[in-house]
Amino acid sequence: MDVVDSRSDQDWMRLALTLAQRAAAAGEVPVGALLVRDGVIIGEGWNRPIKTHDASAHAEIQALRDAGQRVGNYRLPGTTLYVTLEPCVMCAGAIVHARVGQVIYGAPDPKAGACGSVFDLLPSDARFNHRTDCKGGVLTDDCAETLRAFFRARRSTAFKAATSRPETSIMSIDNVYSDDAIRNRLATELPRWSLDAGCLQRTYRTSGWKGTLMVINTVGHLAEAAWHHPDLTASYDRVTVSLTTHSAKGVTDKDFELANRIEETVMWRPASGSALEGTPDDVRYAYIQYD
Ligand SMILES: C[C@H](O)[C@H](O)[C@H]1CNC2=NC(N)=NC(=O)C2=N1
Ligand SMILES: [Zn+2]
Repeated sequence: MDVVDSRSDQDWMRLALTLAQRAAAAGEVPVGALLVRDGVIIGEGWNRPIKTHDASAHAEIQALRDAGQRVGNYRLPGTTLYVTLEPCVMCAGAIVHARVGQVIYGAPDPKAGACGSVFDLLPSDARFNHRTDCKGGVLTDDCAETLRAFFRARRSTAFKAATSRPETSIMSIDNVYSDDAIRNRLATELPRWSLDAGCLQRTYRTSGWKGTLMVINTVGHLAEAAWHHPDLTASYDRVTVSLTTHSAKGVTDKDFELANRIEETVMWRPASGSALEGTPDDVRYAYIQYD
């Protein structure tokens, strides 16, 4: 790879990160995107679903819309879309429809990524009427840290809000979330977890006892390292994780933080372009059901 090209990819991704900061400043999940053609920015966008009350207002969609208006055409051939987080299936579809030439993203999205983390829509295959190439791994750490910092700040803001309320005992070192607050956070942070019997709950499906034991041991290690222990219910091909903070008699930041760590770890697979191959797609080796 020509050093100049990769340096320019990093320069463009840095600009996309400044757009992600605009999302964060507005209280939105910080994702930024920009569309470049012949070294010129023709479209910019940042994630704005909350502000616009529009679930489709992802950074990539905003950048495509901006470019379409600027060039007066929805088709955007010969362009490169730089985005700080792996596009989702919705954006992948729009990207192909817009005839974008290439997508370059920063951090993989283990929950919804459509470039190999969860779905394989990009690079687009022959069934699509347009070929969009795709690669990740440009300023990955900066892009991932931007997201982590946002969620950390949001957690501590929720914590300060809770502990500043008079009814919160000064002795309670854990902010106990209401059921509504729990459901709101799960919707954006942990869509495959639920609130059940006062606990954050998630069931991991496996392909049998070996996978079940691997998940149990993985969760066990994280719990011991965190010094916060979930209840585990296991059967042959599934493990249910239940998290609550007994000392606080409810769900606290401890539960959300450990649930995020468990989800990232158990569902982790090498992103496309990784040096690591990942579990072969062969029933003989299957052990975790990625959902
Ligand atoms: C509601 C939440 O803010 C949005 O769904 C987030 C989450 N994931 C995202 N992923 C990507 N790739 N782009 C976005 O703009 C985006 N927005
Ligand atoms: Zn999207």
